[in-house]
Amino acid sequence: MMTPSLLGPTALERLNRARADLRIGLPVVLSHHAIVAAVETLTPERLAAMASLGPLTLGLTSWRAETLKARVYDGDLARIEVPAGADLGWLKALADPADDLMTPMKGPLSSQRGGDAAIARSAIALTKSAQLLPAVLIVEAPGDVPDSLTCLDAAEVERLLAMETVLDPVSAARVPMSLAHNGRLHVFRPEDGGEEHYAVEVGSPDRGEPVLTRLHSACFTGDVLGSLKCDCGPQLHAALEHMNSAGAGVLLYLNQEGRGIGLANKMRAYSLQDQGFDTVEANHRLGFEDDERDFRIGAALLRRMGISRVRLLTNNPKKVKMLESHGIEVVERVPLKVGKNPLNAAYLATKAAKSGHLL
Ligand SMILES: Nc1nc2c(ncn2[C@@H]2O[C@H](COP(=O)(O)OP(=O)(O)OP(=O)(O)O)[C@@H](O)[C@H]2O)c(=O)[nH]1
Ligand SMILES: [Zn+2]
Repeated sequence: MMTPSLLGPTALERLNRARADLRIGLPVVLSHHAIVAAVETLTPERLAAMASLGPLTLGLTSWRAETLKARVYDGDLARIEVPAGADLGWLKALADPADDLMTPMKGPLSSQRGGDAAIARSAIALTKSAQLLPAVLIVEAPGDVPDSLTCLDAAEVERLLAMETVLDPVSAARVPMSLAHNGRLHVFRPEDGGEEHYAVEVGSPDRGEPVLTRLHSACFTGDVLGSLKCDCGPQLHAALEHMNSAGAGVLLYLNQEGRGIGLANKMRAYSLQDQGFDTVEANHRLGFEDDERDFRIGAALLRRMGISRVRLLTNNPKKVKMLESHGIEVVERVPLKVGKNPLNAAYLATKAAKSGHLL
């Protein structure tokens, strides 16, 4: 008979459960003693249940805390004391900047100093990896924690999230495209239960020569809807055209929507951009870094496809550096300047000024 422990979830599988739990509004237990929930999906009932256990702490990233004028004592994050009786509206207003301009005064906020920020740090990392707003509610569990909740060790969460994703090929088939008839789409599935990523192979690239390559991050608005706010759609099409006329190439379609924050958060960022903030400021006001993508995935996929030398279609020097530091030689950077229009000129200028893109 198989022992029950072999049937039970590994740490990585529990991490995946934790992501799903937080997304549906369930709290999870960290390091046996802290119950944490994502503010974005919290309900009044769960807030009341957590408040009945003891004093509550709100964990926010330093970006969000700075916007709220809360003191940051923990480097990359702040732990805010939640006043007794604070309601869900109060918490959500601190987590979500949508109404910041209408209701600028949310304080005074009191930040905890000293003590251990590890729980808050790994809880915030978990909400980010679940593509939720990086804001968490924390309470110390007074005694035994409910055994129906997913339990994880805080240090283990950070270790697992920092690990390089292992991607396995799942399936592949021929896809003739209008821009490149000789196409083949490969689907890759990460072993950590994260997003699947795709590789579009045009022709049969010679692995002995540098392969014309594009690392394209998913952009539903640009790629599918033809949004004029960015240059993604034209870049996607130009890359395929380029590969078609060169006879071969590989386009990695990485499901890192919104530079890794997910479509829901990207639309939150767009709505802040409508209030006058630029693309970088909008991410920061939401509590995110300006770029949350894990660029190692691109290198891992190329290695998996037997490609070690590339001519990279990009204007982003960070992509070049990242590939080089993960075992892929970039013999040439091929600029990809298409799709500029009056509605995305400011966006492109901000990327050049603040994110190091080459114009
Ligand atoms: N958060 C956020 N993401 C955005 C915004 N505009 C576009 N994106 C995302 O940015 C990513 C586009 O980046 P890429 O074109 O792959 O790469 P890049 O860093 O611009 O570099 P290139 O290779 O030169 O194109 C996609 O994931 C888009 O969804 C925005 O205003 N906010
Ligand atoms: Zn785009």
